[in-house]
Amino acid sequence: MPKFTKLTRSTSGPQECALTGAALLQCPYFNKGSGFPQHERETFSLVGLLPSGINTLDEQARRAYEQYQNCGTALAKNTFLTSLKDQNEVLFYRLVQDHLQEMFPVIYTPTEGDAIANYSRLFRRPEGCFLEITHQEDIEVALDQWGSPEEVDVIACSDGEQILGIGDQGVGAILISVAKLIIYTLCAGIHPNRTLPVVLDVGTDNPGLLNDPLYLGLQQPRVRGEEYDKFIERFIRACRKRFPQAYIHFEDFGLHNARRILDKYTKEIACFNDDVQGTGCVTLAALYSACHVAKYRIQDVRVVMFGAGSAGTGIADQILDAIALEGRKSKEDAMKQIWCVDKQGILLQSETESLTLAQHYYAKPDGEWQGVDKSSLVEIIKTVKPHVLIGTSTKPKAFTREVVQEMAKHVERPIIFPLSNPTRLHEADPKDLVEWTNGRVLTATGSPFPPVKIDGRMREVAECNNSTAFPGIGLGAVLSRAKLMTPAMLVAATKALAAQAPALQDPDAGLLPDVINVREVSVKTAAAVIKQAVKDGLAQEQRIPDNDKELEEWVRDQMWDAQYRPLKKVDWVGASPAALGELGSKRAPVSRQF
Ligand SMILES: NC(=O)C1=CN([C@@H]2O[C@H](COP(=O)(O)OP(=O)(O)OC[C@H]3O[C@@H](n4cnc5c(N)ncnc54)[C@H](O)[C@@H]3O)[C@@H](O)[C@H]2O)C=CC1
Ligand SMILES: CC(=O)C(=O)O
Ligand SMILES: [Mg+2]
Repeated sequence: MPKFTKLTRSTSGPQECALTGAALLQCPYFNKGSGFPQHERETFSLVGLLPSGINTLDEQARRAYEQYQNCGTALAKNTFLTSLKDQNEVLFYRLVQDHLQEMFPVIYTPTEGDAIANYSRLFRRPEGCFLEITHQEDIEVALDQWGSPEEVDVIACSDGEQILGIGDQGVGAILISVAKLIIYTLCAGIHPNRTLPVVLDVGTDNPGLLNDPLYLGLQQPRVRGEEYDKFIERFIRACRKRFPQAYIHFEDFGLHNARRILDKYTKEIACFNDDVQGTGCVTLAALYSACHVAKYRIQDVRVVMFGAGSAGTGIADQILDAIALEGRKSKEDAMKQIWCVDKQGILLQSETESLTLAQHYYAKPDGEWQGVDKSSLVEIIKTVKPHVLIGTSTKPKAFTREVVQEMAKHVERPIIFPLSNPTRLHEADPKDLVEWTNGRVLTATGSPFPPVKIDGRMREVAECNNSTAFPGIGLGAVLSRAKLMTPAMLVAATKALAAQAPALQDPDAGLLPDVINVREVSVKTAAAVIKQAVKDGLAQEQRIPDNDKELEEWVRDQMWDAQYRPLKKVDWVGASPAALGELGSKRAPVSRQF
C-alpha cells in the first residue's frame, strides 16, 4: 500500500479501459498480448483472438529477449525494439529495464544516431508530433491532438540541426525527441503516456536529404532568422496555452540557436536545454569526482574545452560557476582558468564578431597568444598546462598521443573527457589514454566504453552523458511543478549526482554513477531539484514533504514502473481519453492513423 495516497501521478491500481477486441490488442498503452489473464480475455472480448497460453510479464520478456538476440545488427535490434514499443509498451519498458546496460546503446547513442540518419528509409509508422514552419497556423491544431491540458508533463523538441554529433538530420529529429522521452521513463519513471515528442521541421541543409526522393521532411533549405524565431515563439506560446504544466526539453538545436532560445525562454517558463545544461551538469559532476580522486581543488584547475559549441560552452559555464563559487572568486577571475578552443584554435578577442554570444565570453586577449601557434592543440596544452581537457568537437582522435603526453608532463593526474558522440567521433579511446599516461589519466566518455585493464586491475570508464542527469532533473521539475528551471536547481542536481559517484569510494570505479543504478540516482537528483525549487519559492505543488527521507519516498511513489495493471471496463460513450488509450499517447489516435 503506497504511503502517499491520491498522488496526481500515482501509477498503481486499476486502469479504466473502453477498448475491446482487436482495437484493444492494437493499443500499445493497454495491450498485454499473451499476458491478458482469462477474466480480462472474457470481459474485453478477446476470446478467440489469442492463443490459449497465458504468460507472465517475465515470461513475455524472456521470449522478447530471445527474439532481440536473433536480430543480426544493432540497427535491426533498434528496429525490433521500436516495433515492440508500438505493440506493447509495458513489455518494451520491462525488457529494456531488465537489460539496461546491454540495450541502452541500442535505444540511445550510438545506434539511435543510425536510426535517425536512416529515418526516411526505415519509416513504418509515425510517432510524435510534426510541426512545419510552412504551416505555423496549424501548431495549435496539431498540439490539440495530444491530450487535455493536464495530461502532458514533458515535451521534448528538436529542430534537428545538430543531432548526436551527426549533424543536420531534418525531420528524422523526431526520433531524438522520442529517445530522450524513453530515457525519462526508463531512468526516472516519468509516465510514458504523459510525454510528447515534437519535431520542429524548418527544412534541412543536409544535401543527402535534400536530394533523397524518399525524404519525409520539408525538402527545402533551413529557414533562419526572423521567420525561424517567429515559429519557435508560436510553438512555445501554443505549448503554454495547451499544456501549461509541461516542462519543455530542447534537444540538438544548432550552435546558433540552442543558446539563444534557452536564454530567451529560461526566464519565463520551466525549460531546459539538454546539450547545454544537461551536459554541463553531468560533466561538472564527473569533474568533481575526478578532482576528489586526483586530490585537486576545483577552484585551482585549469581547463581546456576543445569544441566550443552548445555542449562545450554549456560545460564551460558550469565549470566557471563552480570555480567562482568554491574559490570565492569573481567570474572574471574564474574565467582566466578556462580556455575554449574551436575550429580556428583558441578563441581570441580580435575575432569576437564571428563568435556566438556564449563563446564571446571566453575569448582571450590576443596579446597572451602572440608567438604561439594558437591552432595547434599540442602548443595550447604546452602553454596552458591544463589539469582538465574536455572534447565536444566531433573531431575524432583529436587527442593524440602527443597531446596527451604533453598534458601528462605537467600534471600528475590528467583529467580527460572525450565526450563527442557517437563512438566513432570520440576525441580519444580510453584504452589509449590509459596506455599513453601509464594509467595516470582519469577519464569518462560520451558513449559507453568497456573497462580498461591497468596493472591487473580493471578501471571503469564512466559514461559522461547527459542521460545520467536530465531524467532526474526533469522528474524534479515535473513533481514540484516548478515555475522555472534555475541555475541554483541545476547546481543542486549536479551536487546530488557527484555525491553518488562510485569513484568517491573506490578510485578504480566510475567517475559517475552507472546507468544500471540510474533510477535511484534520479530519485536523489529529483529530490535535490525539488528542495531547491521549494527553497526558492518556485514549486507550485503544495504537498511536498519537507523531511528528506519522506521526500525521496514521495518521489519514488510517483515513478512509473513497467508492470501490468488490472483493466476496468468502462463504456465507450463518454469515456475519458485515457480510457480510450489516447492519454497523451505518442501516436496519433487510432482513428487518425495513416
Ligand atoms: N556526452 C554528452 O552528453 C554530449 C555529447 N555531445 C557531443 O558533443 C559534440 C558537439 O555537440 P554540440 O555542442 O551540440 O555541437 P555544436 O555544433 O554546437 O558544437 C561543436 C563545436 O565543435 C567545433 N568544432 C568542429 N570541428 C572542430 C575541430 N576540428 N576543432 C575544434 N573544434 C571543432 C564546431 O565549430 C562547434 O563549435 C557532438 O559529438 C555531440 O554528440 C553533445 C551533447 C551531450
Ligand atoms: C548526448 C547528446 O545529447 C548528444 O550527443 O547530443
Ligand atoms: Mg543532444
